[in-house]
Amino acid sequence: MRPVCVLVGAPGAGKTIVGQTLAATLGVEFRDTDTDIEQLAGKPIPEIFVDEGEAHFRTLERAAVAAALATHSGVLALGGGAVLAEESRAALAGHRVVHLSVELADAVKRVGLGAGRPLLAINPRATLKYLMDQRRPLYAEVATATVVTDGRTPEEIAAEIAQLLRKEG
Ligand SMILES: Nc1ncnc2c1ncn2[C@@H]1O[C@H](COP(=O)(O)OP(=O)(O)O)[C@@H](O)[C@H]1O
Ligand SMILES: O=C(O)C1=C[C@@H](OP(=O)(O)O)[C@@H](O)[C@H](O)C1
Ligand SMILES: [Mg+2]
Repeated sequence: MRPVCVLVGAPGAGKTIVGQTLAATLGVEFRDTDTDIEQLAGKPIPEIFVDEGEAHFRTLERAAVAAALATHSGVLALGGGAVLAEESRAALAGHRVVHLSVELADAVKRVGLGAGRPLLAINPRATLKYLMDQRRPLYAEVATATVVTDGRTPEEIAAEIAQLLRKEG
């Protein structure tokens, strides 16, 4: 069993909302590793960061990515930092991975003051720029396709991915 499509990209790229729209279009289940982590931990992500720290969150995330890749057959969205783990990048090999690309201006508008995203709680614009510069090569490394999201609606983006999946068969 493997996901029909895995979405990666920066916070604010739209992985969660586009993933939900795409899954509805395709008539398949949607899964988000951030939700899996919250269910397992029994608390929201910001609380995991406060109580146990980012390193613990990343440990839960590596396990969540491995489990979802092995058991989910629908659309799968990862958290923006999942690709930081070499182990998770290796696990993505052989999967259909779509990088939702976003430039800083749109990403900043979409995440606002970073509510629910502990890494962006302070100085979201500068932090996002840093994260995006650091991660761009990692998204490119794991992606089998890139879809631009700037200035486009989630419906338009999901439709492009659906078309891509149909073409690839
Ligand atoms: N293409 C888009 N156009 C307008 N708003 C968007 C778009 N993609 C995402 N958003 C909004 O931006 C916020 C972050 O989107 P989300 O799907 O949570 O991103 P990610 O999971 O990649 O961090 C949400 O409020 C979402 O509705
Ligand atoms: O970029 C990151 O390191 C993170 C992104 C978040 O997911 P989204 O990319 O869906 O916002 C979430 O996993 C956590 O707050 C850490
Ligand atoms: Mg998300």
